[in-house]
Amino acid sequence: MAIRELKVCLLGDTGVGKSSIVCRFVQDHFDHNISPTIGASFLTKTVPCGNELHKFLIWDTAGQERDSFQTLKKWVKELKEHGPEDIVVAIAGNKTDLGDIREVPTKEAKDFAESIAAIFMETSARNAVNIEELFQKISRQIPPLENTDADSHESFKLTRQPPPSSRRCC
Ligand SMILES: Nc1nc2c(ncn2[C@@H]2O[C@H](COP(=O)(O)OP(=O)(O)OP(=O)(O)O)[C@@H](O)[C@H]2O)c(=O)[nH]1
Repeated sequence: MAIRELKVCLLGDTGVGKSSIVCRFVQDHFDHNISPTIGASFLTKTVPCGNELHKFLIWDTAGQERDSFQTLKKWVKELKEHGPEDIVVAIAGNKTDLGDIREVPTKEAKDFAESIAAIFMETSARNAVNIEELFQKISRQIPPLENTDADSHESFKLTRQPPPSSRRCC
């Protein structure tokens, strides 16, 4: 089974729950007293996806500001301008367990996600709601590997390398 490495970077303001989402996904654990991230942290998790295994290489960054929806828009602009063309963007509206005291209305976030063709999921790291599903959706948006000779496990011919030339430098 082919293994593909998917680089994931969590971006967002401080306290929105980035580390908690990763912790729930990788360790199925939630910590009420989780420490703020300093710099960035790195974790991995491998999950099956169709005929492939997807190894998520997850970079969890430290958030800074505290206006999460405006910051999200700034990040999306940066990613569109400087990110790779085939990037998959997913927006998580976290802390759904807090009900009405959440800051961003679902419709506003959903409309914004649709306008940039991003995945949108409302999650709760605390209650383990939609965390697996979020990463599964990302997995499914990754196009399958082309079935090239290198990917199929067919044999290939080793050819003898010509001897290195005896050219001298200078
Ligand atoms: N109620 C509730 N609290 C959450 C949830 N996710 C995270 N929290 C809490 O929110 C606080 C911040 O969570 P973090 O995961 O550290 O947030 P972060 O975005 O990684 O923050 P930085 O590392 O500062 O960028 C912690 O007290 C968490 O326990 C959630 O789904 N529901």
